[in-house]
Amino acid sequence: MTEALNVKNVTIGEGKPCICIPLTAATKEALIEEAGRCQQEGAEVVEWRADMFAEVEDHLVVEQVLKDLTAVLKGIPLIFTFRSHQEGGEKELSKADYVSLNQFVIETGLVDLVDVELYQGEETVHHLLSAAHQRNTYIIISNHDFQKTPPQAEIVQRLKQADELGGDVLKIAVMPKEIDDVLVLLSATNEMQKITTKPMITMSMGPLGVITRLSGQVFGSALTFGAGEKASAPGQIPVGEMRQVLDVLDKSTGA
Ligand SMILES: O=C1C[C@@](O)(C(=O)O)C[C@@H](O)[C@@H]1O
Repeated sequence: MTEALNVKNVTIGEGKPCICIPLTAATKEALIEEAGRCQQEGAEVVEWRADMFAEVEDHLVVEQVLKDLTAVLKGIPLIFTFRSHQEGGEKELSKADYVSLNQFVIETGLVDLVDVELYQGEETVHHLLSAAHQRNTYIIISNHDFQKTPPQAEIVQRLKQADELGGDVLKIAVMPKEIDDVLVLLSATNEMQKITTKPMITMSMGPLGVITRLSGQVFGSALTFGAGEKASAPGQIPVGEMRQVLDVLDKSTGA
């Protein structure tokens, strides 16, 4: 049984998966416009993919953007994500800069959840978890494999590790080469949902994996990323289409 997280007026981990739109713009002006459209598109959660932002290394600019975003988002929960190059992101920071950026963002108190990569290492994860929990901010511990789908036991192991480290939300995204890989991801999610009480976010990327972005209510994924302006990963579909399928599944399965 999942213990749902209440973030502002949104519940993550109960019933229908929440729809999250990633903000992918490179400039402040374009980001604010993009965030304004998320309101109209009906995003329940918004993720700022800060590795796609040109001035991400300037903390004061980041703080100003966060202030503007929270004003435009009017209460929609915000996830801050710096996705590093080795996990499919657009930029790379040294470990020290990764920690200092995320810590700075946590300390602004302007974000609701921060994505921390499992493979940044235990010390980094513990450090950011403790900073976040002092400020009522949740941590998503994430892992990405853009090349392949690891075996089911390995996926479960990584999610368990994220759970044991104390993550509030456990996330994994993997790439399928064939349909069997999609089943591996779904099966791992289903196995893990019997073990953990934490909300999970899992997906198989690319066209083959689209089903996993729609079926979270059945297999145990609490949030799904829909394309807003631009997809932030392969396989994301437009939010309007996503919502229709999630509604049908919710009505017919009542899961
Ligand atoms: O980790 C994820 C999941 C994701 O990679 C996806 O496949 O939808 C998209 C990213 O923006 C997000 O940070």
